[in-house]
Amino acid sequence: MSEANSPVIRAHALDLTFQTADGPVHALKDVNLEIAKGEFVSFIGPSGCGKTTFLRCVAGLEQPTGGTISVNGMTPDEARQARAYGYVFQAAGLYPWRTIGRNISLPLEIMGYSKADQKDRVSRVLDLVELSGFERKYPWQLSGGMQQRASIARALAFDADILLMDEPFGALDEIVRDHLNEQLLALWARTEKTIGFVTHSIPEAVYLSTKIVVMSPRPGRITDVIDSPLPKERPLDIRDSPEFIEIAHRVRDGLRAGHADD
Ligand SMILES: Nc1ncnc2c1ncn2[C@@H]1O[C@H](COP(=O)(O)OP(=O)(O)OP(=O)(O)O)[C@@H](O)[C@H]1O
Repeated sequence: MSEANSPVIRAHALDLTFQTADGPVHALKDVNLEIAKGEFVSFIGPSGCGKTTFLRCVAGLEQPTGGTISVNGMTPDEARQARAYGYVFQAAGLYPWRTIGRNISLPLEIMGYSKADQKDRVSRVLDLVELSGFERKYPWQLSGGMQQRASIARALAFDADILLMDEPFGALDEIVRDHLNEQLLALWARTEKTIGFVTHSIPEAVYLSTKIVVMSPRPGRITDVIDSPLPKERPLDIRDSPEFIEIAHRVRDGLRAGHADD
């Protein structure tokens, strides 16, 4: 396989058991997954099935207890040091006393980027998330959806190839979420990033993804991987198409099958 086609993220027989006061928790069991460059991969499954844990393994924030995982051909730890990814959390997590611009530049300041470089990067990523002109506003002056876009901008500031997003729109109402989903697809098309996206929403997973990973709990494992046949161009009303509904059914079936052996 050529370098260009080799997977950006490769997990093989990945296992993770947390030792807790109540005994071991088998958070991930025999997870095998390959994610190619430029894919948009959603992870869907009930609470506790290991979606966040998997993303944190990719990010080098959790140590697997078995199996292997590589990111850009490196260990997750090396990839983190090489700033291979940006991470977006469920809550925007912006500092209220800093302007939007200075929230986005904070990681760059910490890493010692020059003032000029910080300024360029902040203005480029604000443009990418359609927040140009809001640089000097404070987080509380922005709506919830705009704050979440600002946190995406912050994750993009290092220009990493991989964007890891843990239920970034979970707390937002449906209309705002639809709009952000459209904007995220446009951003993905423009930047050609590889995206790993955790969600509880079947329509969101189907609308956004080129690949949908269905997971189930106790122990956390993959029950289905669906390669989406939907075109890259996706107007919101694609959700009414037979193809879309068929994939949504398959995801739902996968989720049900995962529950059947509870
Ligand atoms: N640091 C930890 N120590 C002990 N147990 C943990 C830790 N992190 C996660 N777990 C457990 O591992 C399992 C998987 O958790 P994880 O957060 O990955 O699930 P999830 O699918 O992301 O859930 P949710 O949708 O609720 O965010 C759960 O049973 C959780 O309680």
